[in-house]
Amino acid sequence: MSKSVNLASSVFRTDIFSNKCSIVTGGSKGIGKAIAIELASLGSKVVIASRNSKEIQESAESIKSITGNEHIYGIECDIRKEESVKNLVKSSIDKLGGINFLVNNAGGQFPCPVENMTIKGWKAVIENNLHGPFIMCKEVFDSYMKENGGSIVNILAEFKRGFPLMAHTGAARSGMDNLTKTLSMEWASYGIRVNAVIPGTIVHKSMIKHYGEKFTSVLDILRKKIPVQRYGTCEEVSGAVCFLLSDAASFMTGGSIIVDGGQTLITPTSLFNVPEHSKLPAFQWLNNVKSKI
Ligand SMILES: CCCCCCC/C=C/C(=O)SCCNC(=O)CCNC(=O)[C@H](O)C(C)(C)COP(=O)(O)OP(=O)(O)OC[C@H]1O[C@@H](n2cnc3c(N)ncnc32)[C@H](O)[C@@H]1OP(=O)(O)O
Ligand SMILES: NC(=O)C1=CN([C@@H]2O[C@H](COP(=O)(O)OP(=O)(O)OC[C@H]3O[C@@H](n4cnc5c(N)ncnc54)[C@H](OP(=O)(O)O)[C@@H]3O)[C@@H](O)[C@H]2O)C=CC1
Repeated sequence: MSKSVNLASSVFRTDIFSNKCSIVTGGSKGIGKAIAIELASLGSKVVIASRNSKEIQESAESIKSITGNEHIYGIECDIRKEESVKNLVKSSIDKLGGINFLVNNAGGQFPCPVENMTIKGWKAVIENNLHGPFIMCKEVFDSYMKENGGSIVNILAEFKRGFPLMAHTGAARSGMDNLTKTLSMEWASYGIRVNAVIPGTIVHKSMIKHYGEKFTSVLDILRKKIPVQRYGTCEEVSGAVCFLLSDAASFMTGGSIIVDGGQTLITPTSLFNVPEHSKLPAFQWLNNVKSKI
């Protein structure tokens, strides 16, 4: 890897993942792309996977050019489909030589109260955020990690107080939290650590496109209550993922890191309002890169 063209200035040492092979699901944009860029910039070979084949190829090319790492591959995959996951895992092992890290990032949902939710809509979101990551874990375990160990990070969303307007995703993420803990115990003796990252509100291009401008304006009301007084960046989630994957987290398994600027501490009954400030700006390590995430 040529260091001179690595435009991603991660806080981690640039060679920490130089002998590692990673899969990042949903690596075509947003948080997943940031994670793939940081892993690649730290030397890992990376497969990114998502449903849109053109987009995933373009993102792999963009990650190569940002990081100077040639070992980046885009593979079309729908994590909801077992055959597609089997193909992803097999192709990844063929291309990378193994799978040391799995980041279950692909996922998402649509806002909808339960009274209007169809069974098909419920199933789509449960499959995207619980069933899909489960089959990813199972397939990677069976095909590689059972023999070789590894590290898995599941990206969740805050779920602990229920999730009005997103019951499907709340239930799925709660299930993933439990699965993370179960797998950390069942798979510890295989040398596998399993942890989770729980992002708060991370506003970026495709997120705004998905929810629409109207929603983004509502978000501004919430922003003022968040202790850091802003939303998070994809890079800020990625840092926590890289930490959990790395040896710095060798004593962490079955755990989770909340990356939310303190958002989940806000309660309706709190009398405290955070004074307006801009003292906790975002850490962004892709400042010099034009079209990034
Ligand atoms: C409002 C507060 C928001 C705060 C945000 C806090 C936390 C979380 C943030 C994020 O996760 S940001 C990332 C957002 N990105 C995504 O969600 C992208 C991925 N999402 C999707 O791909 C979809 O939402 C999906 C439903 C999970 C999958 O979509 P897909 O098009 O593949 O589904 P189908 O299988 O075609 O649809 C099945 C079924 O689902 C229902 N449905 C789908 N979309 C909607 C919708 N927008 N509104 C209502 N219902 C929907 C519908 O019944 C579909 O069946 P058909 O009617 O199409 O037959
Ligand atoms: N942004 C936020 O505020 C928060 C996000 N999260 C979670 O973090 C993760 C990443 O979020 P974010 O980057 O914002 O989301 P984006 O919508 O920007 O990206 C989602 C990625 O997942 C892929 N994807 C979705 N469904 C599937 C599928 N069935 N199979 C394969 N790939 C799929 C998408 O590609 P394609 O559609 O082409 O398949 C895309 O690459 C998600 O799980 C999200 O729910 C959690 C809390 C907050």
